[in-house]
Amino acid sequence: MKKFSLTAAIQKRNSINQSAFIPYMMAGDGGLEVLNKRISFLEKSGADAIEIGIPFSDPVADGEVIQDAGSRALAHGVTLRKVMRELQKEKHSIPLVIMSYLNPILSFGIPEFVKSCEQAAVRGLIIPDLPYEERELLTNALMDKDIALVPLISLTSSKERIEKIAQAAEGFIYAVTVNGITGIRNGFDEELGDHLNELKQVSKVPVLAGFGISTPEQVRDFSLLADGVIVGSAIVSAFHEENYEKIQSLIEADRVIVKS
Ligand SMILES: O=P(O)(O)OC[C@@H](O)[C@@H](O)c1c[nH]c2ccccc12
Repeated sequence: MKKFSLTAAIQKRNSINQSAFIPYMMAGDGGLEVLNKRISFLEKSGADAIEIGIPFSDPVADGEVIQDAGSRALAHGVTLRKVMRELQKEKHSIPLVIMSYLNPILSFGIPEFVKSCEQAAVRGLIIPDLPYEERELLTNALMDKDIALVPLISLTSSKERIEKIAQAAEGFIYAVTVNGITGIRNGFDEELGDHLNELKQVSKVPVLAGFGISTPEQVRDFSLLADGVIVGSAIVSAFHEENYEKIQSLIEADRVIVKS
């Protein structure tokens, strides 16, 4: 099985009995000129990898906070091509993961996009509207590359489907913790702990929890249940409000020692 830098970065954090933290940010929110600065800030604050969202006109999985950030980025004229060019300007030492809907990637051109990922330290891709059955659209171009195609597993996936997706998973499994779209939630399903445990049992790669995790308490709770947490809307709002302390407190909440 291929070994990805993205998996290694998460396992490095897990090897000291801590959960990994992957913040999500919308590229171009606040203007493209702050993109690399924000990445460096997250890196310095202890993020293990960074998920970078590409703004898109029809973001079906995104809740209000991320949709609004996407609209602001689009108003700045941000495109996938411009984001890739900006990322290439600076060397970042932690893996970057591009979260994009399929359409911008297709219009970029798959081989060209993969090449620009390699040049920009992009070590993973999350494409929410690329179903498992259509993965081959990308897997050929990604062969021999250190770019993991990270699958999402929803709460409603059947056991068979979970096993199939887990077998082919690269980088990590993105375990979606709620039904519906991204954004702040007050509560979670009581069976979530069991669900995450089952995923960990069938998966050869780390299992990270994301969707609706927005407070330090929720981060701490999920750091005990999963190999890592992904926080989107809360980070996007904090950047928008320039509340950098809030971002640091979310990452700090993840740094409890968990028994492996
Ligand atoms: O915002 P939340 O609820 O913290 O969830 C993370 C999420 O924002 C980020 O991973 C993401 C943004 N857009 C997506 C689309 C699909 C899957 C995941 C995402």
